[in-house]
Amino acid sequence: MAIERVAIVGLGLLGGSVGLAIAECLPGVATTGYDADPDVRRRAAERGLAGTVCATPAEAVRDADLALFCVPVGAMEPAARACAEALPPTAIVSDVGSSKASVGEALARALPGRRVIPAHPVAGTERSGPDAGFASLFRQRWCILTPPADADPAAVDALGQFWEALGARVEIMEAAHHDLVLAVTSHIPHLIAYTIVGTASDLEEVTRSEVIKYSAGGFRDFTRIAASDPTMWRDVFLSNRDAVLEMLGRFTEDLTALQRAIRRGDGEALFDLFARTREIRRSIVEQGQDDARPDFGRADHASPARPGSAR
Ligand SMILES: NC(=O)c1ccc[n+]([C@@H]2O[C@H](COP(=O)([O-])OP(=O)(O)OC[C@H]3O[C@@H](n4cnc5c(N)ncnc54)[C@H](O)[C@@H]3O)[C@@H](O)[C@H]2O)c1
Ligand SMILES: O=C(O)C(=O)C[C@]1(C(=O)O)C=C[C@@H](O)C=C1
Repeated sequence: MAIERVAIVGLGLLGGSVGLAIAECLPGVATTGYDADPDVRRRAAERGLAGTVCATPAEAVRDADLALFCVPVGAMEPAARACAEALPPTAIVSDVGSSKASVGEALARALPGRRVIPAHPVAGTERSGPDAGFASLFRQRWCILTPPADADPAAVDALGQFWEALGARVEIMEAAHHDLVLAVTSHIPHLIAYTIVGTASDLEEVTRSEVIKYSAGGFRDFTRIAASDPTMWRDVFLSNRDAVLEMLGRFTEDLTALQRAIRRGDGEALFDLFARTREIRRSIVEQGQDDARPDFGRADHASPARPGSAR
């Protein structure tokens, strides 16, 4: 089945990047877009994030082969409900949400009997809003599809091919497994960044200016992650609660073991762990999984030359 008309609901970082990537990689595919925020719709039209930016969700999805929900995970259900009547019954329904089990359930509740195939492009930045999107966001990044067991294989293939055309590498996984894996690789790292930056800013005697002045290294990297959108991340932690709590329990045990090693002066335990983690970083780089975005990991992220800007 061919995907020729894509409706993008939510025109922030992810929705805008999908629209720009389609224009660049699939010029024959028509895009419509809708966002609940009128200012976002105006800016999306100015930037050409979708071929047609619509005033209502119904207008956006009316002729869609693929309706792609690019809203915070807590807004998936209301956003999908608003499209229910107008959406053609044969359209593929998908999303880009960072957690998958609860989003799959939300979309199925809002659009019963539809071809729901949840997906997660594991690609993003700390920025958000209609100015943040860029066409190359998905290039060489994974996109994980979590089709339900009874999904139509032709629809799964079509969605996989769509993401490959935007430059992504596609993997299929069960939603619960996705949520556990992403809890470790994405959600808990964000929680740690929010915590360390919050802790530093709470230390009154280490003044804020000193925190900023000496944050050239590790702390600076944490502040980038901790600048990520509060609405998006609140929703991720609430929607992936069980997996995050399970992994957080493991993490806390490991942190306690490290605390004990430091207290006991057990240099060997510290060295062994740090040597092991260095190898993990090396294998990520060797497998070409390091960040492929042009100015990530090299130039200053705050550089105005970077695509998109903070909202
Ligand atoms: N930011 C990342 O790094 C990243 C990466 C991968 C996946 N995601 C996922 O992508 C989704 C979107 O994130 P983003 O970073 O693009 O956020 P964003 O804040 O840049 O964009 C979200 C947009 O959705 C709109 N919106 C909210 N509720 C809506 C509704 N009911 N109907 C229509 N529009 C609505 C908002 O006005 C906003 O413009 C989230 O589910 C997030 O988990 C984010
Ligand atoms: O690179 C970043 O800034 C990101 O946070 C991107 C990141 C991640 O944790 O890898 C964030 C959330 C997603 O759902 C996918 C990607």
